Amino acid sequence: MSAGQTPPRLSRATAFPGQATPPVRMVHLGLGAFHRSHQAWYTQHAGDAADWGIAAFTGRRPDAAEILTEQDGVFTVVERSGVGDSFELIGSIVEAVDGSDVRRLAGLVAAPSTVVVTLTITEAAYAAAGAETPLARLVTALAARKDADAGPIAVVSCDNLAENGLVARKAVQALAEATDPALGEWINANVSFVSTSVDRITPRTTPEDLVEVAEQCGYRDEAAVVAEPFHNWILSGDFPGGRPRWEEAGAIFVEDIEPYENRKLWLLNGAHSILAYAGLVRGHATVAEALSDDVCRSAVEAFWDEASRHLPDEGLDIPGYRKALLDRFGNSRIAHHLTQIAMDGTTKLRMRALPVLAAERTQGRSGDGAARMIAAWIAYLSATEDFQDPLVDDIRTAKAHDGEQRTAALLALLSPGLAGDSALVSHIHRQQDAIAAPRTHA
Ligand SMILES: NC(=O)c1ccc[n+]([C@@H]2O[C@H](COP(=O)([O-])OP(=O)(O)OC[C@H]3O[C@@H](n4cnc5c(N)ncnc54)[C@H](O)[C@@H]3O)[C@@H](O)[C@H]2O)c1
Ligand SMILES: O=P(O)(O)OC[C@@H](O)[C@@H](O)[C@H](O)[C@H](O)CO
Repeated sequence: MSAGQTPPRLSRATAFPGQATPPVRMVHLGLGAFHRSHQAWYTQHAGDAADWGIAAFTGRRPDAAEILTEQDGVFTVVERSGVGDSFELIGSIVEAVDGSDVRRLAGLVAAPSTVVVTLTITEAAYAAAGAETPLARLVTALAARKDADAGPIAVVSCDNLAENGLVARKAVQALAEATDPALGEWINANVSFVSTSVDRITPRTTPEDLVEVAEQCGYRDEAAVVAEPFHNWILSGDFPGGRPRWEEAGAIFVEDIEPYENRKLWLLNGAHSILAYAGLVRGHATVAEALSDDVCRSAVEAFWDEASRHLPDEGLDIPGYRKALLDRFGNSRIAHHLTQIAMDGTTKLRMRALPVLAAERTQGRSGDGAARMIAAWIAYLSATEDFQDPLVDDIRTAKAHDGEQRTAALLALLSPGLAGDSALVSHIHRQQDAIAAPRTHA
């Protein structure tokens, strides 16, 4: 290709010449960056990848489906380490569909050959109401499967939620029972809800990333994703209709997922929330930048010390995990923007800060580290009008107060009980000043 020439668009024929397209046996809801870097990557690396194609549906807009369809579902994972990038073509997504096409979703879920549904719909979407939500669409599709007598199926939540399989089950059951009690019974008997802990830092792709792929790979890929080299997938639950041999790609199947879930949600995602809120208040833009600020870093370490007390010692290697996290967060070649992590704080902090705060207080300690995460969130909300949250209206109402009253009103959105503890409210209120304090240099 000579300089100035536009490279050709990526296609399945050029990416995987002579290879058969895997048949659809999985459906995914929430065709975002993470699905591509994680479940699609694991499926391609499974021992029996040739047997497992994914039909992936977008959430709110058709764009990602349209872009992927133009390149036959094929895309590049850019694995970005601290020293360089490597590029891998992924072909496991064989159909990309606009999420509003519920007819196609129902048709695929009603096919006996489809036996797994995976979800990356964001934490907030599990509580969202309305016919346009991904879970309402899934219930419509499961009704079609029941009518077709297509047999049992597994639903696998891959969102950062504690007990995500259970949360998905409750939400789906409630929606089904509200429309048709018989469907609720069928789901109870035929749908297995699998819990997972998922991990691979995958920031939003930038236009510069797409230019780099074109330059380095010689093709145009509008759906490329950038991810760190690290990846982890821990699963617990049944797959009554079968599944890809993901264990051959490194996935781990366990009986009790809770310790792994808590380790990841508290240590990784909890630290991310601290870095996001404290970092933005202190003028940083990315995780790596925030981590290099002592105020943010010491807030993370204090929270980790508390959280680690409530994780089992055996088998989790907490010191090693913490050290690895510092390396992963410090990878400044991954521009993980704090604004992305800061979204939907009420949903996230209930899972990242509150369990550790409660566990510390039960044992007679202050829970200062967890309280600092909440203080950082309040400092962030106080400093901006530009935030996204499912409780946006309640947050705006709470923000109309001043001083400790504002702190109490915002805390009440996370936990009304805690907001009634005036000593805790004062403590969280005072912590906000320390978070905003100017950086001191040695
Ligand atoms: N990006 C990561 O590093 C990462 C890592 C582990 C887990 N996750 C999980 O995956 C989820 C998605 O992350 P992503 O990076 O792919 O995000 P993304 O923004 O690229 O994609 C999210 C997908 O969900 C849809 N969606 C978002 N909010 C929705 C709503 N309220 N209702 C319906 N659909 C909605 C979007 O349209 C999109 O299809 C996260 O919320 C998290 O739970 C992400
Ligand atoms: O994806 P969210 O919005 O739940 O949380 C933001 C980040 O903490 C998260 O995406 C992590 O990068 C990810 O969980 C790492 O595996």
